[in-house]
Parts: sequence; C-alpha cells; structure tokens
Amino acid sequence: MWMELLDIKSNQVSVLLALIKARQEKLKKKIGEGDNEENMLAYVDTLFDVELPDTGRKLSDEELVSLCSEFLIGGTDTSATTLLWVMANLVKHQDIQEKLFDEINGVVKVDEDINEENMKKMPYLKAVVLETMRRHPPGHFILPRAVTEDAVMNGYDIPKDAMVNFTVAEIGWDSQVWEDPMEFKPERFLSDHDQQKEFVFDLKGVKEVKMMPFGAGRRVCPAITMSLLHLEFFVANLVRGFKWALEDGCEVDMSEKQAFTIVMKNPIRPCLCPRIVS
Ligand code: HEM
Repeated sequence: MWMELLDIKSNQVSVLLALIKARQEKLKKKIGEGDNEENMLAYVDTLFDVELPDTGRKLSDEELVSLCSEFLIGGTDTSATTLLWVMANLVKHQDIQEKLFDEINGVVKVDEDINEENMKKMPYLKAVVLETMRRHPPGHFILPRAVTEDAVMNGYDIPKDAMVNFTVAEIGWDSQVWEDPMEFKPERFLSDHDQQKEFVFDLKGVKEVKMMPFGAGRRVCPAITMSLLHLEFFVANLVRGFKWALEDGCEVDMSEKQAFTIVMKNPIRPCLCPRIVS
C-alpha cells in the first residue's frame, strides 16, 4: 500500500515537474515577449519567487508539485461532482427544472447568450446551486484544524495541539437550522430574498455558519466566487439547451459513494431532448 502511494507520488512529480520546469525556462528566456500568452500570469509563476518566512529558502520541486496539484485536484473534481449532483436533482425534480428553465427564458433573449450580467437576475438558479451544495457537499470534511491553546467548548475540553475535524455534511443537514433538511428545496434560499437587491447568502459563514461546503475562516476555499459562477453558468446553459429526463420507468438513485469527493454511487444516464425556444 505504502509503495503504491509512493509510486503514485513519483508519477505525479514526473508529470507535473516537467511542465513546471518548462514554464520556468520559458519565463527566464522571455520567449514570445509581447505575445498574450506569455503576458498572462499563471498560478505557478506566483510560486517561483516565494521565500519561506522562517528560513528564506525557496520552494523545493516537490513543494511546487504539491501546490500545483492541490490547485488542480481541488479545482476540478469538486466542481464536476457538484455539477453532477445538481443535474441529478433537476432530473429527479422535473418541476424544479421547469421553474429554472422559465427563469432563464424570462431573463435571456432568444438571440442572446447567458452571461455574468444576466445570471445576476436569476436568483432561482443560485438557489438551486446552493441547495445542491447544502444537500450534497462534494467534501464531507474540510481540512483539519490544530488547536493552538487549551480550550473549552460546550463543556468539552479541547487540549492544545488536538486536531479538530468538521462534519460539513451534517452541519448542512441540521434540522434545528433547516426545515426538512434532507429534502431538496431551493426555495428555502429565497425566503429572505429582497427583490430589490442582488441575492447574497453568507456562504463564508462571516455572521453565522449554517453550512460550509467551501470551509470557513482564513483557510476557506479561495475560489468560492469563481466556482459558483462556473456552476451557475454550466447549469443555466445545460437547462436552457436541453430537457433532462430519464427513460420511462427509471429512477434517480441518490446513493453516495466515497471517492476523492462524495460522488453518486450510480451516476444518472439521462436522455436529453433539445429545447426549442420561440
Ligand atoms: C464546488 C467547488 C469547490 C468546492 C466545494 C471547494 C471546497 C473547498 C474546501 C472545503 C476547501 C477547504 C477549506 C477549509 O479548510 O476551510 C477548499 C480549499 C481550497 N480550494 Fe476549493 N472548492 C471548490 C472549487 C475550487 C476551485 C475551482 C479551485 C481552484 C481553481 C479551488 C482551490 C482551492 C485551494 C487552492 C484550496 C486550499 C486553500 C488553503 O489551503 O488555504 N477550489 N476548497
């Protein structure tokens, strides 16, 4: 098992390090100066000159690989899994899919594309994505935290240096906070929605933590805004273009399976029917 893990790690290093080194060389030689691609700042570029505060040393090759793969893994599987859960719920709840389709159609003109501006006028779309993240957070734990001093919480002693984990899914399923927590009801996010203002939910838990699919505190996911935007964009386009359903007699199986994230044990195999908007 341990040898297998080391093997995977060494494969990861050999694939990513070649790309990282190629990028570093390109930057050094300033090949293609003036062309757009080279003027773009890549995530890895920001790591080359980092000096660690304690020792002043630069990041090692292995550390560069770890940081880049964290970014790639953290940014792909999470969004893909969430998208699958959204679509599964829309297939299961055809009424919700139709309501979302009507919202999109009411906002976007026939010859217009969906964009960031018109998505701001789609509170139900945002509610569908948030409800999916509450009911099916792709990660059931966030990164563990270390306790820096002895503490007492709710009568429990938490000693210094203890490791604390957060049960993300259970927080979002708490029946004292959410009515019918296991039901998929996007409307719950619209109850406080003031039509005059843009729909904002305290997802970072700044005032109170009601769910935490992106974590919380200073290590909260740095890509919240971008990933919500991506998800909303994908969902809006998929629903606008097609009616999503299963073959007659088939049912959506919402069972979960632990992979890198919590995925569908039996992913949906939907039938897509192009929507004709007139
Ligand atoms: C649905 C999409 C996503 C979900 C649910 C998600 C969730 C999370 C969670 C739970 C954490 C740990 C936060 C904590 O411990 O408090 C995290 C960290 C992180 N996420 Fe995301 N994430 C998503 C998308 C992305 C994307 C698209 C990127 C990058 C392009 C990304 C990059 C990162 C990075 C770099 C960290 C580590 C931050 C740190 O260590 O300080 N995530 N994410």
